Amino acid sequence: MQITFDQVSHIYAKGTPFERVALHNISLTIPSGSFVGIIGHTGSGKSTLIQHLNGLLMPSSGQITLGDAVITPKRRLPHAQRRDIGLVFQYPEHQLFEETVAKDVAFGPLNFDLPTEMVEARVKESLEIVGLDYATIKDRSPFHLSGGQMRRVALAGVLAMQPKVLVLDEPTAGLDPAGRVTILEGIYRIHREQNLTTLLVTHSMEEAARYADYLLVMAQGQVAMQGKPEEVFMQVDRLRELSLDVPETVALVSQMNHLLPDKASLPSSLYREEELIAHLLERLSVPKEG
Ligand SMILES: Nc1ncnc2c1ncn2[C@@H]1O[C@H](COP(=O)(O)OP(=O)(O)OP(=O)(O)O)[C@@H](O)[C@H]1O
Repeated sequence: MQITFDQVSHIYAKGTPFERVALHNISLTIPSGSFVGIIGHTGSGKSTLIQHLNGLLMPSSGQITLGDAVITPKRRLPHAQRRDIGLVFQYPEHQLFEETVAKDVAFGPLNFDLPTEMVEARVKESLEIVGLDYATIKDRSPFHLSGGQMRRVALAGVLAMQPKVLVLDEPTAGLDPAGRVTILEGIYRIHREQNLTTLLVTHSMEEAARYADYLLVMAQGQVAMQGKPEEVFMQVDRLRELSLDVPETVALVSQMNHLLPDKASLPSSLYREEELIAHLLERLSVPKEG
């Protein structure tokens, strides 16, 4: 589903002493099927931006187009279309509330009046997508699971709605490295298999480099940079001005290019670890394993 922001601003607590312009005249287009990484310093407006996508926040001015639906300061996203947008909040496990995992995952689809047999099939499928075994976990209390498992149950609850757009606000925050990989690899697989449009807010440049095909860099309520990852990561100085790091691979390529003669320099498109290794092996004429 294509998403367009047209001169969108958002002002919190307008007309009060606490007024705060969190988004300022944002215009952007996210083509259907993209995996967009949204990065930016704390307070730059990332969460505010994505909360406009499922009607949690309304624009103060401008308009947002989600497929055929248009959201304006006066027009909300119609209820029927809200289920197309799956929003996974920061620490989504805080919203688990049912007595069993199966009931929790089923809550959204039941709320949209889907027939019970269909809901059951969706619950099973969604739990399996996030790597949890339906039979062993369905009757357990979500509150007796590990942090990583709770997070996966919460994500399954969103997937059970079969959204067309998946919006994730730091889905791996607070998880250990193995938990991060499980969640993100699962998300990436569903993104490709179901041809979703995915927006991932992350503080991790490594995650952005690994999964996103397009990046939005937010700063002070505006889109400060945007483009393909290699285009954004090439601008190391600009990113540092915005107090953002670059992925380790980009830093390494940049350091090596300072040391290598011009004619041997490495292309800046090598921002993913595997691609850098493959490139170096090829230069060294070492055959790849496997
Ligand atoms: N409910 C609110 N009321 C008033 N101001 C708010 C509210 N929510 C956010 N803000 C302000 O709006 C600005 C943008 O906040 P937002 O949460 O969108 O940033 P963010 O980039 O998502 O930050 P983080 O990375 O810390 O989650 C900040 O200055 C923040 O203080």
